[in-house]
Amino acid sequence: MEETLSYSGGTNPGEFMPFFNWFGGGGGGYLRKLKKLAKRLDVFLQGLIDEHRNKSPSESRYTMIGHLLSQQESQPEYYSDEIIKALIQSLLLAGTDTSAVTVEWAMSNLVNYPDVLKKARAELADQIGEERLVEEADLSKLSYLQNIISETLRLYPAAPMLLPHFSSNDCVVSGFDIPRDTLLLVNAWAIHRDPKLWDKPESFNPERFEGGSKDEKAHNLMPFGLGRRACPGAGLAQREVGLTLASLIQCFEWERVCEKEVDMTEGQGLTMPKFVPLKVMCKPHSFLNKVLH
Ligand code: HEM
Repeated sequence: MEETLSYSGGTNPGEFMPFFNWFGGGGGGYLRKLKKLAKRLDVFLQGLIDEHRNKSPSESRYTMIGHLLSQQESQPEYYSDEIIKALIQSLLLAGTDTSAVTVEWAMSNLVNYPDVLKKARAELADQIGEERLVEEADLSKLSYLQNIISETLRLYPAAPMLLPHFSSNDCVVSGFDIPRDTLLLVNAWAIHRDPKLWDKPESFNPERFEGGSKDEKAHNLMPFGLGRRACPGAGLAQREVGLTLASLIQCFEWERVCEKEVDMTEGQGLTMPKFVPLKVMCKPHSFLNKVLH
Protein backbone atom coordinates (compact mmCIF):
# COMPACT_ATOMS: atom_id res chain seq x y z
CA MET A 1 0.00 0.00 0.00
CA GLU A 2 2.80 2.37 0.99
CA GLU A 3 4.56 1.79 -2.33
CA THR A 4 1.36 2.31 -4.34
CA LEU A 5 0.58 5.55 -2.52
CA SER A 6 4.09 6.88 -2.98
CA TYR A 7 3.70 6.43 -6.77
CA SER A 8 0.31 8.14 -6.82
CA GLY A 9 1.88 11.27 -5.36
CA GLY A 10 4.69 11.22 -7.95
CA THR A 11 5.05 12.60 -11.45
CA ASN A 12 5.58 10.58 -14.60
CA PRO A 13 8.09 12.48 -16.79
CA GLY A 14 6.65 10.59 -19.80
CA GLU A 15 3.41 12.57 -19.48
CA PHE A 16 5.28 15.79 -20.21
CA MET A 17 7.76 14.42 -22.75
CA PRO A 18 6.19 11.32 -24.36
CA PHE A 19 9.48 10.07 -25.81
CA PHE A 20 10.47 9.18 -22.23
CA ASN A 21 7.88 6.38 -22.44
CA TRP A 22 10.14 4.55 -24.93
CA PHE A 23 12.58 4.19 -22.02
CA GLY A 24 10.07 2.99 -19.43
CA GLY A 25 8.72 6.43 -18.46
CA GLY A 26 12.01 8.20 -17.72
CA GLY A 27 12.90 9.32 -14.16
CA GLY A 28 14.12 5.86 -13.07
CA GLY A 29 11.64 3.89 -15.26
CA TYR A 30 8.42 5.16 -13.65
CA LEU A 31 6.08 3.22 -15.99
CA ARG A 32 8.13 0.03 -15.76
CA LYS A 33 8.07 0.15 -11.96
CA LEU A 34 4.35 0.91 -11.99
CA LYS A 35 3.61 -2.09 -14.23
CA LYS A 36 5.62 -4.38 -11.96
CA LEU A 37 3.79 -3.09 -8.91
CA ALA A 38 0.39 -3.50 -10.66
CA LYS A 39 1.22 -7.17 -11.34
CA ARG A 40 2.15 -7.79 -7.69
CA LEU A 41 -1.00 -6.04 -6.53
CA ASP A 42 -3.12 -8.08 -8.93
CA VAL A 43 -1.69 -11.36 -7.59
CA PHE A 44 -2.35 -10.20 -4.01
CA LEU A 45 -5.97 -9.16 -4.74
CA GLN A 46 -6.73 -12.30 -6.77
CA GLY A 47 -5.37 -14.29 -3.81
CA LEU A 48 -7.92 -12.62 -1.51
CA ILE A 49 -10.76 -13.50 -3.90
CA ASP A 50 -9.61 -17.12 -4.28
CA GLU A 51 -9.27 -17.46 -0.50
CA HIS A 52 -12.91 -16.38 -0.15
CA ARG A 53 -14.07 -18.73 -2.91
CA ASN A 54 -12.69 -21.64 -0.89
CA LYS A 55 -14.53 -20.60 2.26
CA SER A 56 -17.98 -21.83 3.15
CA PRO A 57 -20.79 -19.28 2.52
CA SER A 58 -21.39 -18.89 6.26
CA GLU A 59 -17.70 -18.00 6.81
CA SER A 60 -17.57 -15.26 4.18
CA ARG A 61 -21.16 -13.98 4.39
CA TYR A 62 -20.28 -10.86 6.35
CA THR A 63 -17.18 -9.88 4.40
CA MET A 64 -17.19 -7.46 1.50
CA ILE A 65 -15.54 -9.98 -0.84
CA GLY A 66 -17.99 -12.68 0.18
CA HIS A 67 -20.87 -10.34 -0.55
CA LEU A 68 -19.46 -9.34 -3.96
CA LEU A 69 -18.87 -13.01 -4.86
CA SER A 70 -22.49 -13.80 -4.11
CA GLN A 71 -23.47 -10.93 -6.46
CA GLN A 72 -21.16 -12.49 -9.05
CA GLU A 73 -23.33 -15.61 -9.05
CA SER A 74 -26.43 -13.66 -10.07
CA GLN A 75 -24.76 -11.00 -12.29
CA PRO A 76 -21.49 -12.53 -13.55
CA GLU A 77 -21.19 -10.10 -16.47
CA TYR A 78 -21.00 -7.09 -14.10
CA TYR A 79 -19.37 -8.50 -10.94
CA SER A 80 -16.32 -9.91 -12.71
CA ASP A 81 -13.14 -10.64 -10.75
CA GLU A 82 -11.68 -7.45 -12.30
CA ILE A 83 -14.47 -5.28 -10.86
CA ILE A 84 -14.20 -6.96 -7.44
CA LYS A 85 -10.42 -6.45 -7.43
CA ALA A 86 -10.87 -2.77 -8.35
CA LEU A 87 -13.36 -2.28 -5.52
CA ILE A 88 -11.12 -3.94 -2.93
CA GLN A 89 -8.15 -1.94 -4.16
CA SER A 90 -10.10 1.35 -3.91
CA LEU A 91 -11.16 0.62 -0.36
CA LEU A 92 -7.69 -0.51 0.72
CA LEU A 93 -6.00 2.49 -0.87
CA ALA A 94 -8.58 5.04 0.22
CA GLY A 95 -9.40 3.64 3.62
CA THR A 96 -6.30 2.29 5.38
CA ASP A 97 -3.36 4.69 5.14
CA THR A 98 -5.59 7.79 5.40
CA SER A 99 -6.86 6.76 8.83
CA ALA A 100 -3.45 5.44 9.96
CA VAL A 101 -1.57 8.68 9.13
CA THR A 102 -4.32 10.71 10.81
CA VAL A 103 -3.79 8.76 14.05
CA GLU A 104 -0.03 9.29 13.73
CA TRP A 105 -0.41 13.07 13.19
CA ALA A 106 -2.88 13.28 16.08
CA MET A 107 -0.55 11.41 18.48
CA SER A 108 2.34 13.65 17.38
CA ASN A 109 0.27 16.71 18.27
CA LEU A 110 -0.79 15.22 21.58
CA VAL A 111 2.77 14.62 22.77
CA ASN A 112 3.77 18.09 21.59
CA TYR A 113 0.82 19.61 23.51
CA PRO A 114 0.68 17.73 26.84
CA ASP A 115 -2.10 20.05 28.13
CA VAL A 116 -4.34 18.95 25.28
CA LEU A 117 -3.53 15.31 26.05
CA LYS A 118 -4.35 15.90 29.73
CA LYS A 119 -7.68 17.49 28.82
CA ALA A 120 -8.55 14.59 26.50
CA ARG A 121 -7.77 12.10 29.27
CA ALA A 122 -9.87 14.09 31.76
CA GLU A 123 -12.80 14.03 29.32
CA LEU A 124 -12.49 10.25 29.01
CA ALA A 125 -12.40 9.81 32.79
CA ASP A 126 -15.32 12.18 33.21
CA GLN A 127 -17.57 10.66 30.52
CA ILE A 128 -16.69 6.96 30.83
CA GLY A 129 -15.18 6.59 34.28
CA GLU A 130 -12.21 4.41 35.15
CA GLU A 131 -13.91 1.04 35.33
CA ARG A 132 -14.22 0.04 31.66
CA LEU A 133 -12.65 0.47 28.25
CA VAL A 134 -14.00 3.09 25.86
CA GLU A 135 -16.44 1.78 23.22
CA GLU A 136 -17.60 3.05 19.87
CA ALA A 137 -20.96 4.09 21.36
CA ASP A 138 -19.12 6.50 23.72
CA LEU A 139 -17.65 8.59 20.89
CA SER A 140 -20.60 10.98 20.64
CA LYS A 141 -19.95 12.01 24.27
CA LEU A 142 -16.28 12.83 23.62
CA SER A 143 -16.58 16.27 22.03
CA TYR A 144 -13.08 17.40 22.96
CA LEU A 145 -11.62 14.28 21.31
CA GLN A 146 -13.65 15.11 18.18
CA ASN A 147 -12.17 18.63 18.26
CA ILE A 148 -8.65 17.14 18.44
CA ILE A 149 -9.43 15.04 15.36
CA SER A 150 -10.87 18.06 13.49
CA GLU A 151 -7.83 20.17 14.36
CA THR A 152 -5.50 17.37 13.26
CA LEU A 153 -7.36 16.99 9.96
CA ARG A 154 -7.26 20.78 9.49
CA LEU A 155 -3.49 21.03 9.82
CA TYR A 156 -2.59 17.61 8.42
CA PRO A 157 -5.33 16.51 5.99
CA ALA A 158 -4.49 12.98 4.82
CA ALA A 159 -5.49 13.95 1.26
CA PRO A 160 -4.13 17.52 1.12
CA MET A 161 -5.19 18.11 -2.52
CA LEU A 162 -8.33 15.93 -2.18
CA LEU A 163 -8.69 13.82 -5.36
CA PRO A 164 -8.41 15.28 -8.86
CA HIS A 165 -11.78 16.44 -10.25
CA PHE A 166 -12.78 17.04 -13.86
CA SER A 167 -15.12 19.90 -14.86
CA SER A 168 -18.12 18.38 -16.64
CA ASN A 169 -19.12 21.82 -18.04
CA ASP A 170 -17.65 25.29 -18.54
CA CYS A 171 -17.73 27.04 -15.18
CA VAL A 172 -16.34 30.00 -13.24
CA VAL A 173 -14.39 29.40 -10.02
CA SER A 174 -13.45 32.48 -7.98
CA GLY A 175 -13.67 34.61 -11.11
CA PHE A 176 -11.55 32.25 -13.24
CA ASP A 177 -13.11 30.80 -16.37
CA ILE A 178 -12.66 27.04 -16.33
CA PRO A 179 -13.39 25.25 -19.61
CA ARG A 180 -15.14 21.90 -19.66
CA ASP A 181 -12.87 18.79 -19.24
CA THR A 182 -10.23 20.56 -17.14
CA LEU A 183 -8.43 18.69 -14.38
CA LEU A 184 -9.10 20.59 -11.15
CA LEU A 185 -7.30 20.20 -7.84
CA VAL A 186 -8.53 21.70 -4.58
CA ASN A 187 -5.72 22.67 -2.21
CA ALA A 188 -7.48 21.82 1.06
CA TRP A 189 -4.14 22.08 2.89
CA ALA A 190 -3.84 25.79 1.93
CA ILE A 191 -7.53 26.54 2.66
CA HIS A 192 -7.08 24.97 6.11
CA ARG A 193 -4.16 27.31 6.84
CA ASP A 194 -5.54 30.48 5.26
CA PRO A 195 -5.19 33.37 7.77
CA LYS A 196 -8.28 35.00 6.24
CA LEU A 197 -10.34 32.00 7.35
CA TRP A 198 -8.68 30.86 10.57
CA ASP A 199 -7.39 32.64 13.63
CA LYS A 200 -3.67 31.83 14.17
CA PRO A 201 -3.90 29.12 11.49
CA GLU A 202 -0.51 27.53 12.21
CA SER A 203 -1.21 26.79 15.88
CA PHE A 204 -2.73 23.53 17.09
CA ASN A 205 -5.80 24.62 19.00
CA PRO A 206 -8.65 22.06 19.27
CA GLU A 207 -10.65 24.64 21.28
CA ARG A 208 -11.31 26.55 18.03
CA PHE A 209 -13.93 23.92 17.18
CA GLU A 210 -15.84 24.37 20.43
CA GLY A 211 -19.45 25.25 19.60
CA GLY A 212 -19.43 22.69 16.74
CA SER A 213 -21.19 23.53 13.49
CA LYS A 214 -22.53 26.80 14.92
CA ASP A 215 -19.15 28.27 14.03
CA GLU A 216 -19.48 29.22 10.39
CA LYS A 217 -15.74 28.70 9.96
CA ALA A 218 -16.27 24.98 10.41
CA HIS A 219 -17.47 24.99 6.75
CA ASN A 220 -13.92 25.82 5.70
CA LEU A 221 -12.82 22.43 7.00
CA MET A 222 -12.91 19.92 4.15
CA PRO A 223 -10.53 17.00 4.86
CA PHE A 224 -13.08 14.62 3.31
CA GLY A 225 -13.92 16.87 0.35
CA LEU A 226 -17.39 18.30 -0.19
CA GLY A 227 -20.43 17.51 -2.31
CA ARG A 228 -21.34 14.46 -4.35
CA ARG A 229 -17.85 12.99 -4.61
CA ALA A 230 -16.88 13.62 -0.98
CA CYS A 231 -15.34 10.69 0.89
CA PRO A 232 -17.94 7.94 1.39
CA GLY A 233 -15.82 6.56 4.24
CA ALA A 234 -15.86 9.78 6.30
CA GLY A 235 -18.20 8.39 8.97
CA LEU A 236 -16.21 5.14 9.27
CA ALA A 237 -12.92 7.09 9.38
CA GLN A 238 -14.18 9.38 12.18
CA ARG A 239 -15.17 6.32 14.22
CA GLU A 240 -11.98 4.36 13.51
CA VAL A 241 -9.68 7.28 14.29
CA GLY A 242 -11.80 8.31 17.29
CA LEU A 243 -11.90 4.87 18.87
CA THR A 244 -8.19 4.23 18.24
CA LEU A 245 -7.14 7.56 19.74
CA ALA A 246 -9.53 7.25 22.68
CA SER A 247 -8.19 3.75 23.47
CA LEU A 248 -4.55 4.87 23.18
CA ILE A 249 -5.17 7.83 25.49
CA GLN A 250 -7.20 5.82 27.97
CA CYS A 251 -4.83 2.85 28.27
CA PHE A 252 -1.36 4.41 28.09
CA GLU A 253 0.65 7.36 29.29
CA TRP A 254 2.46 9.05 26.44
CA GLU A 255 5.60 11.17 26.38
CA ARG A 256 8.09 12.48 23.86
CA VAL A 257 11.36 10.54 23.66
CA CYS A 258 13.29 13.74 24.44
CA GLU A 259 12.74 17.38 25.36
CA LYS A 260 12.71 18.38 21.70
CA GLU A 261 9.27 18.66 20.11
CA VAL A 262 8.23 15.96 17.64
CA ASP A 263 9.18 17.01 14.11
CA MET A 264 5.99 17.89 12.22
CA THR A 265 7.48 18.12 8.72
CA GLU A 266 5.31 16.60 6.02
CA GLY A 267 6.72 13.87 3.79
CA GLN A 268 5.82 13.09 0.18
CA GLY A 269 3.01 10.85 -1.02
CA LEU A 270 -0.67 11.04 -1.75
CA THR A 271 -1.71 10.60 1.88
CA MET A 272 0.78 13.10 3.38
CA PRO A 273 2.84 10.90 5.70
CA LYS A 274 5.12 12.34 8.37
CA PHE A 275 8.62 13.00 7.02
CA VAL A 276 10.10 11.53 10.21
CA PRO A 277 7.91 8.66 11.50
CA LEU A 278 6.67 9.23 15.05
CA LYS A 279 8.64 7.71 17.93
CA VAL A 280 7.16 8.08 21.43
CA MET A 281 7.48 6.53 24.87
CA CYS A 282 4.50 4.96 26.49
CA LYS A 283 3.70 3.00 29.63
CA PRO A 284 0.46 1.32 30.65
CA HIS A 285 -1.84 3.62 32.61
CA SER A 286 -2.79 2.42 36.11
CA PHE A 287 -6.37 2.20 34.79
CA LEU A 288 -5.31 -0.68 32.54
CA ASN A 289 -4.41 -2.82 35.57
CA LYS A 290 -7.87 -2.23 36.98
CA VAL A 291 -9.76 -3.31 33.86
CA LEU A 292 -7.50 -6.26 33.08
CA HIS A 293 -7.62 -7.82 36.58
C1 HEM B 1 -9.01 10.08 7.88
C2 HEM B 1 -9.41 9.26 6.92
C3 HEM B 1 -9.84 9.68 5.53
C4 HEM B 1 -9.65 10.87 4.87
C5 HEM B 1 -8.94 12.13 5.36
C6 HEM B 1 -10.27 10.72 3.55
C7 HEM B 1 -10.31 11.72 2.59
C8 HEM B 1 -10.86 11.56 1.34
C9 HEM B 1 -10.90 12.60 0.34
C10 HEM B 1 -10.36 14.01 0.51
C11 HEM B 1 -11.48 12.07 -0.77
C12 HEM B 1 -11.72 12.80 -2.09
C13 HEM B 1 -12.90 13.74 -2.00
C14 HEM B 1 -12.92 14.76 -3.10
O1 HEM B 1 -12.04 14.78 -3.94
O2 HEM B 1 -13.83 15.58 -3.10
C15 HEM B 1 -11.81 10.70 -0.48
C16 HEM B 1 -12.40 9.82 -1.37
C17 HEM B 1 -12.69 8.51 -1.09
N1 HEM B 1 -12.57 7.88 0.13
FE1 HEM B 1 -11.80 8.71 1.81
N2 HEM B 1 -10.79 9.45 3.44
C18 HEM B 1 -10.56 8.79 4.63
C19 HEM B 1 -10.96 7.49 4.94
C20 HEM B 1 -11.66 6.66 4.10
C21 HEM B 1 -12.17 5.34 4.46
C22 HEM B 1 -12.03 4.70 5.86
C23 HEM B 1 -12.76 4.82 3.34
C24 HEM B 1 -13.45 3.49 3.13
C25 HEM B 1 -13.23 2.40 3.80
C26 HEM B 1 -12.61 5.80 2.28
C27 HEM B 1 -13.06 5.63 0.98
C28 HEM B 1 -13.00 6.59 -0.01
C29 HEM B 1 -13.41 6.35 -1.39
C30 HEM B 1 -13.94 5.03 -1.98
C31 HEM B 1 -13.23 7.57 -2.06
C32 HEM B 1 -13.52 7.86 -3.54
C33 HEM B 1 -14.93 8.43 -3.66
C34 HEM B 1 -15.30 8.85 -5.08
O3 HEM B 1 -14.45 8.91 -5.94
O4 HEM B 1 -16.48 9.17 -5.29
N3 HEM B 1 -11.96 6.90 2.79
N4 HEM B 1 -11.44 10.41 0.82
